[in-house]
Amino acid sequence: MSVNFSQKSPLPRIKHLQLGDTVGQGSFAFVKRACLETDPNTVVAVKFVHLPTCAKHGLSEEDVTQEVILQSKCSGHPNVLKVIDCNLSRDFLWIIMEMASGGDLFDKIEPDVGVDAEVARFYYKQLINALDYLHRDCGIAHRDVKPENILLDRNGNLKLADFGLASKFRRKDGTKRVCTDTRGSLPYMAPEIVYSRGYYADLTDVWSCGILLFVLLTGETPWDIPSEEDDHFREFWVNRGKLTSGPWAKLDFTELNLLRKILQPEPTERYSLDQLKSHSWYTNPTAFANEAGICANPRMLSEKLMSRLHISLNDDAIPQNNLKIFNGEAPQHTSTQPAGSHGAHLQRDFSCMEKFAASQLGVSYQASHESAGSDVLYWSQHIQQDMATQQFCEFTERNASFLNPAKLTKFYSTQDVGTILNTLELALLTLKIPVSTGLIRSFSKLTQTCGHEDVFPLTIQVKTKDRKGWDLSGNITLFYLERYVVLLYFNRRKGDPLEWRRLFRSISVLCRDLIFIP
Ligand SMILES: Nc1ncnc2c1ncn2[C@@H]1O[C@H](COP(=O)(O)OP(=O)(O)OP(=O)(O)O)[C@@H](O)[C@H]1O
Repeated sequence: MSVNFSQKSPLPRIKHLQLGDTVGQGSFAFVKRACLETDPNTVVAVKFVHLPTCAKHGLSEEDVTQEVILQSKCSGHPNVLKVIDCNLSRDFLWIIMEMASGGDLFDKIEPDVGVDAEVARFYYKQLINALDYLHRDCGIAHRDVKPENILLDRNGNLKLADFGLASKFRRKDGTKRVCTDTRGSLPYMAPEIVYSRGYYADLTDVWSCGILLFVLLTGETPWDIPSEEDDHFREFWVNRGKLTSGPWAKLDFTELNLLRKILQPEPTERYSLDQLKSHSWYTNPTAFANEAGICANPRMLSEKLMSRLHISLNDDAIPQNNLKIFNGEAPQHTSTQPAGSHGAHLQRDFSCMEKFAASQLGVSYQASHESAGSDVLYWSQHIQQDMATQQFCEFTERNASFLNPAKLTKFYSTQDVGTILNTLELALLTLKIPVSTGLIRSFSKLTQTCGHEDVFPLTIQVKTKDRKGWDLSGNITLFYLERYVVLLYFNRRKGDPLEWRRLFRSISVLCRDLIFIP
C-alpha cells in the first residue's frame, strides 16, 4: 500500500507551527517534522492520522482518540514519548509530539547478532523505568512492547510510543481488572494471553520486556508464538527455561539467569518490576548513562550501537546455493502476470515518498547543499558521514556518527538506472521473489508515457513471506540525489522489521557491485 494521505485530503493548518518534511509513514498515519513559527529551533513531530483510512480498517474516531488520551496521561516520564497537543480536523487527527530525532530502535538491531550487551542493558533499564511509571503512577499497561514501538531521542534515549493497545488495568479503588481479550504481537505476547486465561495486563508487559531483551541480545525472537504448537516454545517449556543451544547459546550466565526470571510462563512466579530493579543486571551502571539512567555520552552510545551494525559484502556472505545462480545462471521467475500477493513490481511513486526520501538524506546534506550549490564534494561528504554507508565499512570509532532519524535500510549507487534495475531484478529472483513484467521492461514503458526525467522517484513494491511464513512487504524507492547518484531506500510497510532488514541485507550482498562506498 503506497498512500498519499495529504493528496487525498488537504492537511489542516496548525496555529503557530511551520510544517517541514515527512520523517515517517505508517499504515494509517504519517509524521512530519515541524517548528515553532517564532522559533525554528523548537522542533516537534506532528502525526497526522488519516481518519477515513482508519475507518476502512474498522477503527473508529473514538478508538484513535483513546490512544492519544492514554499516551497523554503517561507523558510525565523521560522514557515515554510525550504528547504535547492534539485536535481533530475533518479527515485527520493530528498529534503534536516530542521529536524522536534518533529514529526507530528496530533499525539499530542487527538480525541474528543483536546490539552490544551494554547497550541492551541501557535500553532494558530505560524500558523497566518507563513501565514502572506506567503501572505504578498511571495504572496503565502498554500491552504492545516491541522494538517497532520504541523510538530514540537525539541522545539515543528510549521513548516508549504507540499506545494503540494500551489499557487501564487498575481501578480507582486500587484493585486490578482481570483481562480476557487477546491483544499484542504474537512473538512478544505472554502465554496466558494466548491461552485466554484470565490475566493481569501489567504482568504481560513484564513478559514482553523479557522478549525484547532477548531480541536485543541475540537479534532474533525465541519463538513465533508462546504456545505448545510452537517447537521452540515447547522445548523451552519442557526444559523449564534451561536452554543453552540455538540463540540461547549467545547469552552469558547472568543474562540467562535474568531471562528465566522474566520468562516464567506462570505469571505468579514471574519477577515483578521491583524484583527486576534489584537484580544485578539492572543495578550495574552503564558507562554512558548517568545515575538516573539517562544517556550522558551520546557519542559513546552511538559508537557502541554502530559497532554491531555491519553488512559484510564478501563472497562468503552470499549463501553458496545463491552464488551459483548469481554468477551467471539467472533464475526464470519473471512473469507477465501482476505480482499479486507475492512478488515485486515497478511503478512510478505517486505517494509523498519523494519528500520522505529527501528527508532520509539528513539535515547536514540539505544545509550544505543549499548554501553551497550542487557539488560532488558535498554529496560524497554526506554519503561518507551517513550511518547507512558506514554499515558496509569495517567499523572504526572514527567513523561512528551521531544518531539521526534517517533509516539505515538504504544504500547509494553511482551506476546507471539500467544496471541498477537489472542487478536488483536478479537479486530478487535469486531470493525467489518473482518480478512481474521485468523491471527494465516496466521502466521502458513508464519512460515512454512520461519521459525519462519525470519518471522518478520509482518504486518497486515487494511482497513476500519471511522465514516464519508471515507476510513481509515494503517498497524499494529509487530517488536521484544528484545527476549521478541514486539513493535506494528500503521502506518496510508490513511485517517483522528484523525480517525486513534481513531481506535488505541479502539484497545488499547480491547487489554489492552497485553500492557506492566512498
Ligand atoms: N515523535 C516522532 N518523532 C520522529 N519520528 C516519528 C515519531 N513518531 C513516529 N515517527 C516515525 O513515523 C513512523 C510511523 O509512525 P507510526 O508507527 O506511529 O504510524 P502508524 O500509522 O501508527 O504505524 P503502524 O503502521 O505501525 O500502524 C515511525 O516508524 C517512526 O519512524
